[in-house]
Amino acid sequence: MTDRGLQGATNVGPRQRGEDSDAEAVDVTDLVIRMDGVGVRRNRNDLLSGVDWSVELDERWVVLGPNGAGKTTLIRLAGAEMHPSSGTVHLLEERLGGVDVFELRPRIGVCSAATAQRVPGEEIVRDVVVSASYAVIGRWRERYDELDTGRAEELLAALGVGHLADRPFGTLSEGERKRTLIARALMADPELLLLDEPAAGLDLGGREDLVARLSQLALDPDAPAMVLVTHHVEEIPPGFTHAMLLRDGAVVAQGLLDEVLTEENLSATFGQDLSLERSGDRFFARRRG
Ligand SMILES: Nc1ncnc2c1ncn2[C@@H]1O[C@H](COP(=O)(O)OP(=O)(O)OP(=O)(O)O)[C@@H](O)[C@H]1O
Repeated sequence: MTDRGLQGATNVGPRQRGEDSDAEAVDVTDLVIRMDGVGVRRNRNDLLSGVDWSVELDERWVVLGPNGAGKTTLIRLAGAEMHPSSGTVHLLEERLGGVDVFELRPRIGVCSAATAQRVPGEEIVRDVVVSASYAVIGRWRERYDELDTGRAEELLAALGVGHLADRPFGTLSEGERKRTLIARALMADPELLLLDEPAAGLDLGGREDLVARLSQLALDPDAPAMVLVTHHVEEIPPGFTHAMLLRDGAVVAQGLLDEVLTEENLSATFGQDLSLERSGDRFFARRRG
Protein backbone atom coordinates (compact mmCIF):
# COMPACT_ATOMS: atom_id res chain seq x y z
CA MET A 1 0.00 0.00 0.00
CA THR A 2 1.35 3.42 -0.84
CA ASP A 3 1.18 6.47 1.40
CA ARG A 4 0.36 9.21 -1.04
CA GLY A 5 -0.46 11.98 1.41
CA LEU A 6 -2.75 14.91 0.64
CA GLN A 7 -3.90 15.92 -2.79
CA GLY A 8 -1.39 18.31 -4.25
CA ALA A 9 1.37 17.14 -1.93
CA THR A 10 2.67 13.82 -3.16
CA ASN A 11 -0.20 12.47 -5.24
CA VAL A 12 0.42 14.54 -8.31
CA GLY A 13 -0.56 13.70 -11.86
CA PRO A 14 1.74 13.76 -14.86
CA ARG A 15 0.71 17.27 -15.84
CA GLN A 16 1.66 18.67 -12.45
CA ARG A 17 4.98 16.85 -12.61
CA GLY A 18 5.58 18.38 -16.00
CA GLU A 19 5.87 14.96 -17.62
CA ASP A 20 4.48 13.88 -20.93
CA SER A 21 0.71 13.89 -20.44
CA ASP A 22 0.16 11.43 -23.29
CA ALA A 23 -2.21 8.75 -21.98
CA GLU A 24 -0.01 5.97 -23.34
CA ALA A 25 2.91 7.23 -21.21
CA VAL A 26 1.03 6.68 -17.94
CA ASP A 27 2.27 3.66 -15.98
CA VAL A 28 -0.89 1.99 -14.71
CA THR A 29 0.62 -1.34 -13.69
CA ASP A 30 -1.15 -2.69 -10.59
CA LEU A 31 -3.49 0.29 -10.47
CA VAL A 32 -7.19 -0.44 -10.28
CA ILE A 33 -8.14 3.20 -10.89
CA ARG A 34 -5.93 5.97 -12.23
CA MET A 35 -7.35 9.38 -13.09
CA ASP A 36 -5.19 12.19 -14.43
CA GLY A 37 -6.50 15.75 -14.71
CA VAL A 38 -10.06 14.47 -15.04
CA GLY A 39 -12.92 16.86 -15.66
CA VAL A 40 -16.59 16.25 -16.42
CA ARG A 41 -18.56 19.14 -17.91
CA ARG A 42 -22.32 19.23 -18.57
CA ASN A 43 -24.37 22.24 -19.68
CA ARG A 44 -21.43 24.56 -18.95
CA ASN A 45 -21.16 23.20 -15.38
CA ASP A 46 -18.04 21.49 -14.09
CA LEU A 47 -19.29 18.38 -12.30
CA LEU A 48 -15.67 17.40 -11.68
CA SER A 49 -12.44 19.26 -12.40
CA GLY A 50 -8.73 18.53 -12.06
CA VAL A 51 -9.15 15.14 -10.39
CA ASP A 52 -5.97 13.06 -10.02
CA TRP A 53 -6.54 9.76 -8.24
CA SER A 54 -4.88 6.36 -7.96
CA VAL A 55 -6.35 3.28 -6.30
CA GLU A 56 -4.38 0.09 -5.74
CA LEU A 57 -5.78 -3.42 -5.40
CA ASP A 58 -5.43 -3.67 -1.62
CA GLU A 59 -6.88 -0.21 -0.89
CA ARG A 60 -10.34 0.56 0.46
CA TRP A 61 -11.38 4.16 -0.25
CA VAL A 62 -14.16 6.25 1.16
CA VAL A 63 -15.31 9.25 -0.91
CA LEU A 64 -16.92 11.88 1.30
CA GLY A 65 -18.62 15.11 0.36
CA PRO A 66 -21.84 17.12 0.55
CA ASN A 67 -24.78 16.85 -1.84
CA GLY A 68 -23.79 17.81 -5.36
CA ALA A 69 -20.04 17.46 -4.72
CA GLY A 70 -19.58 15.11 -7.69
CA LYS A 71 -19.35 11.78 -5.86
CA THR A 72 -21.77 9.87 -8.08
CA THR A 73 -20.12 11.34 -11.17
CA LEU A 74 -16.77 10.03 -9.89
CA ILE A 75 -18.28 6.58 -9.26
CA ARG A 76 -19.82 6.52 -12.74
CA LEU A 77 -16.40 7.20 -14.25
CA ALA A 78 -14.87 4.48 -12.05
CA GLY A 79 -17.62 2.09 -13.16
CA ALA A 80 -16.96 2.78 -16.87
CA GLU A 81 -20.48 4.20 -17.14
CA MET A 82 -19.34 7.51 -18.59
CA HIS A 83 -16.28 9.12 -20.14
CA PRO A 84 -14.47 12.22 -18.87
CA SER A 85 -14.75 15.51 -20.80
CA SER A 86 -11.04 16.09 -20.17
CA GLY A 87 -8.11 14.15 -18.76
CA THR A 88 -7.66 10.38 -18.78
CA VAL A 89 -9.19 7.53 -16.81
CA HIS A 90 -7.54 4.11 -16.59
CA LEU A 91 -9.54 1.29 -15.01
CA LEU A 92 -7.95 -2.12 -14.37
CA GLU A 93 -5.00 -1.09 -16.55
CA GLU A 94 -7.24 -0.20 -19.52
CA ARG A 95 -7.82 3.34 -20.75
CA LEU A 96 -11.42 4.51 -20.98
CA GLY A 97 -11.94 5.36 -24.61
CA GLY A 98 -9.41 2.77 -25.73
CA VAL A 99 -11.23 -0.32 -24.50
CA ASP A 100 -14.64 -1.91 -25.05
CA VAL A 101 -16.54 -0.90 -21.89
CA PHE A 102 -18.69 -4.01 -22.22
CA GLU A 103 -15.57 -6.07 -21.53
CA LEU A 104 -14.53 -3.82 -18.65
CA ARG A 105 -17.84 -3.53 -16.79
CA PRO A 106 -18.17 -7.21 -15.76
CA ARG A 107 -14.85 -6.80 -13.89
CA ILE A 108 -16.36 -4.04 -11.76
CA GLY A 109 -19.10 -4.65 -9.16
CA VAL A 110 -21.43 -1.68 -8.64
CA CYS A 111 -24.03 -1.18 -5.93
CA SER A 112 -25.99 2.04 -6.38
CA ALA A 113 -29.52 3.43 -6.27
CA ALA A 114 -29.56 3.14 -10.08
CA THR A 115 -28.91 -0.63 -9.89
CA ALA A 116 -31.71 -1.02 -7.31
CA GLN A 117 -34.16 0.81 -9.58
CA ARG A 118 -33.48 -1.59 -12.45
CA VAL A 119 -34.44 -4.72 -10.47
CA PRO A 120 -38.07 -5.76 -11.06
CA GLY A 121 -39.98 -6.15 -7.78
CA GLU A 122 -41.11 -9.69 -8.63
CA GLU A 123 -37.55 -10.92 -9.19
CA ILE A 124 -36.53 -13.69 -6.75
CA VAL A 125 -33.63 -12.63 -4.53
CA ARG A 126 -31.39 -15.60 -5.51
CA ASP A 127 -31.90 -14.71 -9.20
CA VAL A 128 -31.08 -11.03 -8.57
CA VAL A 129 -27.67 -12.22 -7.36
CA VAL A 130 -26.96 -15.15 -9.70
CA SER A 131 -27.89 -13.22 -12.86
CA ALA A 132 -24.90 -10.91 -12.25
CA SER A 133 -22.60 -13.65 -13.54
CA TYR A 134 -24.43 -13.41 -16.86
CA ALA A 135 -24.25 -9.57 -16.73
CA VAL A 136 -28.03 -9.23 -16.80
CA ILE A 137 -30.64 -8.26 -14.25
CA GLY A 138 -33.30 -10.88 -13.68
CA ARG A 139 -33.67 -14.48 -14.61
CA TRP A 140 -33.18 -15.15 -18.31
CA ARG A 141 -32.11 -18.78 -18.39
CA GLU A 142 -34.23 -21.73 -17.38
CA ARG A 143 -31.37 -23.08 -15.32
CA TYR A 144 -28.26 -21.56 -13.86
CA ASP A 145 -25.18 -23.61 -13.11
CA GLU A 146 -25.38 -25.19 -9.68
CA LEU A 147 -21.99 -23.67 -8.92
CA ASP A 148 -23.35 -20.19 -9.64
CA THR A 149 -26.48 -20.77 -7.58
CA GLY A 150 -24.36 -22.09 -4.71
CA ARG A 151 -22.10 -19.03 -4.85
CA ALA A 152 -25.12 -16.69 -4.86
CA GLU A 153 -26.51 -18.43 -1.77
CA GLU A 154 -23.14 -18.26 0.00
CA LEU A 155 -22.86 -14.53 -0.71
CA LEU A 156 -26.41 -13.89 0.49
CA ALA A 157 -25.66 -15.86 3.68
CA ALA A 158 -22.39 -13.96 4.22
CA LEU A 159 -24.35 -10.72 4.03
CA GLY A 160 -26.97 -12.02 6.49
CA VAL A 161 -29.84 -12.40 4.01
CA GLY A 162 -29.45 -16.08 3.10
CA HIS A 163 -32.91 -16.84 4.53
CA LEU A 164 -34.47 -14.45 1.99
CA ALA A 165 -33.16 -16.22 -1.14
CA ASP A 166 -36.65 -17.34 -2.26
CA ARG A 167 -38.43 -14.02 -1.61
CA PRO A 168 -39.37 -11.52 -4.35
CA PHE A 169 -36.95 -8.55 -4.24
CA GLY A 170 -39.87 -6.10 -3.95
CA THR A 171 -40.92 -7.54 -0.58
CA LEU A 172 -37.56 -6.83 1.08
CA SER A 173 -36.83 -3.97 3.46
CA GLU A 174 -34.42 -1.25 2.35
CA GLY A 175 -31.58 -2.79 4.37
CA GLU A 176 -32.24 -6.27 2.98
CA ARG A 177 -32.25 -4.86 -0.57
CA LYS A 178 -28.93 -3.13 0.00
CA ARG A 179 -27.34 -6.35 1.26
CA THR A 180 -28.79 -8.33 -1.67
CA LEU A 181 -27.32 -5.79 -4.12
CA ILE A 182 -23.90 -5.98 -2.47
CA ALA A 183 -24.06 -9.79 -2.85
CA ARG A 184 -24.96 -9.23 -6.52
CA ALA A 185 -22.05 -6.80 -6.98
CA LEU A 186 -19.68 -9.47 -5.59
CA MET A 187 -21.16 -12.36 -7.61
CA ALA A 188 -18.90 -12.01 -10.66
CA ASP A 189 -15.80 -11.87 -8.43
CA PRO A 190 -14.99 -8.27 -9.42
CA GLU A 191 -11.55 -6.68 -9.20
CA LEU A 192 -13.15 -3.41 -8.08
CA LEU A 193 -16.24 -2.92 -5.92
CA LEU A 194 -18.06 0.45 -6.05
CA LEU A 195 -20.63 1.21 -3.36
CA ASP A 196 -22.58 4.45 -3.82
CA GLU A 197 -24.22 5.39 -0.51
CA PRO A 198 -24.97 1.82 0.58
CA ALA A 199 -26.28 2.96 3.99
CA ALA A 200 -28.73 5.56 2.64
CA GLY A 201 -32.25 4.97 3.94
CA LEU A 202 -31.22 2.46 6.61
CA ASP A 203 -32.30 2.76 10.25
CA LEU A 204 -29.65 2.82 12.98
CA GLY A 205 -29.58 -0.96 13.41
CA GLY A 206 -29.49 -1.53 9.68
CA ARG A 207 -26.67 0.97 9.25
CA GLU A 208 -24.61 -0.54 12.05
CA ASP A 209 -25.14 -4.02 10.65
CA LEU A 210 -24.09 -2.93 7.16
CA VAL A 211 -21.03 -1.07 8.49
CA ALA A 212 -19.97 -4.25 10.33
CA ARG A 213 -20.40 -6.41 7.22
CA LEU A 214 -18.53 -3.94 5.01
CA SER A 215 -15.80 -3.84 7.64
CA GLN A 216 -15.45 -7.64 7.43
CA LEU A 217 -15.20 -7.34 3.66
CA ALA A 218 -12.66 -4.50 3.87
CA LEU A 219 -10.45 -6.54 6.17
CA ASP A 220 -10.57 -9.61 3.91
CA PRO A 221 -7.27 -9.66 1.95
CA ASP A 222 -8.98 -11.54 -0.89
CA ALA A 223 -11.69 -8.87 -1.31
CA PRO A 224 -11.51 -6.56 -4.32
CA ALA A 225 -10.38 -2.95 -4.18
CA MET A 226 -13.29 -0.95 -2.76
CA VAL A 227 -14.63 2.58 -3.13
CA LEU A 228 -17.51 3.62 -0.87
CA VAL A 229 -19.35 6.90 -1.30
CA THR A 230 -21.04 8.48 1.69
CA HIS A 231 -22.10 11.82 3.22
CA HIS A 232 -21.46 10.63 6.78
CA VAL A 233 -18.22 9.85 8.61
CA GLU A 234 -20.26 7.59 10.92
CA GLU A 235 -20.69 5.22 7.95
CA ILE A 236 -16.96 4.62 7.39
CA PRO A 237 -16.39 0.91 8.05
CA PRO A 238 -13.30 -0.03 10.08
CA GLY A 239 -10.71 -1.44 7.70
CA PHE A 240 -11.09 1.36 5.14
CA THR A 241 -7.64 2.72 4.44
CA HIS A 242 -7.94 5.87 2.31
CA ALA A 243 -10.25 8.84 1.85
CA MET A 244 -11.03 11.41 -0.80
CA LEU A 245 -12.90 14.55 0.27
CA LEU A 246 -14.80 16.26 -2.57
CA ARG A 247 -16.44 19.68 -2.74
CA ASP A 248 -17.86 21.44 -5.81
CA GLY A 249 -16.34 18.84 -8.13
CA ALA A 250 -12.80 19.30 -6.81
CA VAL A 251 -10.67 17.29 -4.42
CA VAL A 252 -10.21 19.00 -1.04
CA ALA A 253 -7.86 16.30 0.26
CA GLN A 254 -7.03 12.67 -0.41
CA GLY A 255 -4.68 10.02 0.92
CA LEU A 256 -4.47 7.82 3.99
CA LEU A 257 -7.72 7.97 5.98
CA ASP A 258 -6.01 8.81 9.27
CA GLU A 259 -4.17 11.74 7.71
CA VAL A 260 -6.96 13.10 5.56
CA LEU A 261 -9.90 12.86 7.94
CA THR A 262 -9.22 15.91 10.10
CA GLU A 263 -11.56 18.59 11.48
CA GLU A 264 -9.95 21.14 9.17
CA ASN A 265 -10.42 19.09 6.02
CA LEU A 266 -13.93 17.98 6.96
CA SER A 267 -14.98 21.57 7.76
CA ALA A 268 -13.58 22.76 4.42
CA THR A 269 -15.41 19.95 2.61
CA PHE A 270 -18.82 20.59 4.14
CA GLY A 271 -18.44 24.39 4.47
CA GLN A 272 -19.19 24.31 8.19
CA ASP A 273 -17.20 24.47 11.41
CA LEU A 274 -17.27 20.78 12.34
CA SER A 275 -15.86 18.88 15.27
CA LEU A 276 -14.69 15.35 14.59
CA GLU A 277 -14.35 12.63 17.19
CA ARG A 278 -12.87 9.23 16.95
CA SER A 279 -14.04 6.39 19.14
CA GLY A 280 -12.01 3.25 18.53
CA ASP A 281 -12.05 2.79 14.79
CA ARG A 282 -15.25 4.78 14.18
CA PHE A 283 -15.70 8.50 13.45
CA PHE A 284 -18.39 10.95 14.56
CA ALA A 285 -18.89 14.54 13.38
CA ARG A 286 -21.12 17.43 14.41
CA ARG A 287 -21.33 21.17 14.00
CA ARG A 288 -19.60 23.29 16.62
CA GLY A 289 -21.62 25.70 18.71
N1 LIG B 1 -26.40 16.46 -16.91
C1 LIG B 1 -26.12 17.40 -16.00
N2 LIG B 1 -26.15 18.70 -16.32
C2 LIG B 1 -25.87 19.65 -15.40
N3 LIG B 1 -25.55 19.39 -14.12
C3 LIG B 1 -25.52 18.10 -13.75
C4 LIG B 1 -25.80 17.04 -14.64
N4 LIG B 1 -25.70 15.87 -13.97
C5 LIG B 1 -25.35 16.19 -12.70
N5 LIG B 1 -25.25 17.52 -12.56
C6 LIG B 1 -24.88 18.26 -11.35
O1 LIG B 1 -23.57 17.87 -10.99
C7 LIG B 1 -23.39 17.98 -9.59
C8 LIG B 1 -22.74 16.71 -9.10
O2 LIG B 1 -23.67 15.63 -9.16
P1 LIG B 1 -23.38 14.25 -8.45
O3 LIG B 1 -24.61 13.41 -8.58
O4 LIG B 1 -22.11 13.69 -8.97
O5 LIG B 1 -23.15 14.70 -6.94
P2 LIG B 1 -23.15 13.84 -5.60
O6 LIG B 1 -21.95 14.30 -4.83
O7 LIG B 1 -23.25 12.40 -5.89
O8 LIG B 1 -24.46 14.38 -4.90
P3 LIG B 1 -25.45 13.65 -3.85
O9 LIG B 1 -24.66 13.50 -2.60
O10 LIG B 1 -26.55 14.67 -3.70
O11 LIG B 1 -25.90 12.36 -4.46
C9 LIG B 1 -24.77 18.26 -9.01
O12 LIG B 1 -24.84 19.62 -8.68
C10 LIG B 1 -25.72 17.92 -10.16
O13 LIG B 1 -26.88 18.74 -10.12
